[in-house]
Amino acid sequence: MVEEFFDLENAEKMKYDVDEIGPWKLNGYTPFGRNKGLVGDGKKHGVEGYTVTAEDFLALKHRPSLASTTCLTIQRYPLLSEKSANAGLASHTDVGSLTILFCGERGLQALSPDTKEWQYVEPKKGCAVINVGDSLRFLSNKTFRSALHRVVPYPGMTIKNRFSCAYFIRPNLDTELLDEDWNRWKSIDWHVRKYKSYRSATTKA
Ligand SMILES: O=C(O)CCC(=O)C(=O)O
Ligand SMILES: [Fe+2]
Repeated sequence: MVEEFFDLENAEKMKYDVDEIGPWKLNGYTPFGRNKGLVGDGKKHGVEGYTVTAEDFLALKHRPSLASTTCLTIQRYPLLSEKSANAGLASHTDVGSLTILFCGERGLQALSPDTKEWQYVEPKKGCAVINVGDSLRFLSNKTFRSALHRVVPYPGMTIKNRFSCAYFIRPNLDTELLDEDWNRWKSIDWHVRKYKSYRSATTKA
């Protein structure tokens, strides 16, 4: 979709001119050379862009001033080893919209949508893993998919005290979500239902 837009004729793109359609230059198309002042030597910028405001569809469902289940969690895996039973975290998709996941140790795997095989996501120094969750899958009508992921031992390695830190960005509580079977959910009800199923093995109904 992005390439299709930028491949359009100039005249077509200029219908969305950022200086014409939105206030404060926060909405629309910025053509090559529009911000000449930044270069200063008469050269044109070799870049064009399209901007959407923080008031767009998704932002309106994630207002920091409204209640949500957005939270930060730190988790400890005392021992990840091929020899230990129950090590790690079972496969799941995250409930919310985006998860920003920090972890310096190995063990995270994602199911590849292409090969349908589990692949290790190697940690990179100074980098976070960004996971798409169910809510963004629903809100984007599956343009974004939520990856199945899990934590398992790494072959030939014993990892003691694997810490991870996850910031779960989730929609406001009353955001309406439409699942793939066309059921309507309030975001909070989807959250409660999912956690009930996570906990069902350990809690009384
Ligand atoms: O510990 C990790 O690397 C993953 C944690 C996770 O997927 C989760 O808490 O939802
Ligand atoms: Fe997760």
